[in-house]
Amino acid sequence: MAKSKYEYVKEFETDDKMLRNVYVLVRIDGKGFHKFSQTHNFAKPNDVRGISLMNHAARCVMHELDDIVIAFGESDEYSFLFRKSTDLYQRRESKIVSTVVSLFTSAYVYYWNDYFTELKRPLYPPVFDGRAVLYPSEVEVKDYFAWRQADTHINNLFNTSFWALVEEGGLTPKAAEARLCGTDSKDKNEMLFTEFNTNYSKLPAMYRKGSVLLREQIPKDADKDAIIPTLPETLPGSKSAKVTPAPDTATITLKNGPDSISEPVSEAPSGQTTPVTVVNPVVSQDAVMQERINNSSSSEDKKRSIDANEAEQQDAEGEPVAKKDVPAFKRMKKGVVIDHIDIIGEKFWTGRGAYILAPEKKKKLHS
Ligand SMILES: Nc1nc2c(ncn2[C@@H]2O[C@H](COP(=O)(O)OP(=O)(O)OP(=O)(O)O)[C@@H](O)[C@H]2O)c(=O)[nH]1
Ligand SMILES: [Mg+2]
Repeated sequence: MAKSKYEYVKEFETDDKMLRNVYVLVRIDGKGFHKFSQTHNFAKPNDVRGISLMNHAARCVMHELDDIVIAFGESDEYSFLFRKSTDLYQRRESKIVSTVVSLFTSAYVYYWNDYFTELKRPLYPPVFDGRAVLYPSEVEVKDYFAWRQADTHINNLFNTSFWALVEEGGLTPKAAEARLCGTDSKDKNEMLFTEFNTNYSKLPAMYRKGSVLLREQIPKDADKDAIIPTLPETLPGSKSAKVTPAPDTATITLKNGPDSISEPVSEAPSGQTTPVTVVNPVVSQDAVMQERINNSSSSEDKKRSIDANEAEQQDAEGEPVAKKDVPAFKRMKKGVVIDHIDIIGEKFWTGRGAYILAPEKKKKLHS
């Protein structure tokens, strides 16, 4: 077929295929979310609706792109790691990054009202940017996620302390900043405990550790849409949800709180194992979140009551309420599961995260 005389312009396109046999990491970040969160009255320092919406958008990305093996989110950012041998879009950087950013952003807007129920849609379109980074080995991949989770911890401890000083302590933002200047983690923990009766380690793990999305075994008979909601009417916990957790599931999870799905072993009292949740964790967590939103008058009240509840329950109980057997392996298939666990250190990478960096079968390159 004859070429049109205009077709030569295609030659101007550049090849942006990324190097083979290295890990592709895509990180997205909200543009101007300092302002966006203020405009939309996000609770300070953490808005459970905002975080849950971010998590939901990230799940949609993982649902669409099978080659993502783990995602980690905090504040207005999310990181997605692709398997080393991914051949998605022939590893073309702009195709991969733009697809992730576009899907994440559209999902954020699409599901907005399921979380911010009082506002039909955002007051203006949120923007996310994205970048791809290549990491040559497992060492850098582990350090990357350690870096992001350490950042979560540092920021959250600072923000929790800062807003306690401002909102409860009556300090001006400037005075609060001056008060925290030169303090380390221990000082901030101490201040929160003695002056604001807050045990930082008992605050929800979702705030302290961020959110981790993993591909894990889930019960085979679980409804696919219940695990990865794709339609608003199947969104777990949404006001229009068709999927509701079984009564015993709801009770188990409500007793434990949204972050109890699997607290890290390192934080459990000695000799105590991590609670194993056999029910669909995404369903349970969203249902809990939604119920709490519905039951609270304002987002600040809601946050405080969640925190208080969780601290109370952990104090009173001291050990996980729900312990169930893991269902037989043959009845399982893989799905995306959300958790708020430690990903700094070998324990994660040799345990639940072992599949992420496991060697893959070498594939012949196309000639
Ligand atoms: N109140 C509140 N603010 C949040 C929450 N999550 C994110 N933010 C805001 O979002 C900001 C994210 O940090 P950055 O990405 O550095 O700030 P940014 O304004 O988005 O700046 P750019 O990314 O450079 O465009 C935080 O500093 C907070 O102001 C939340 O749950 N509650
Ligand atoms: Mg940002």
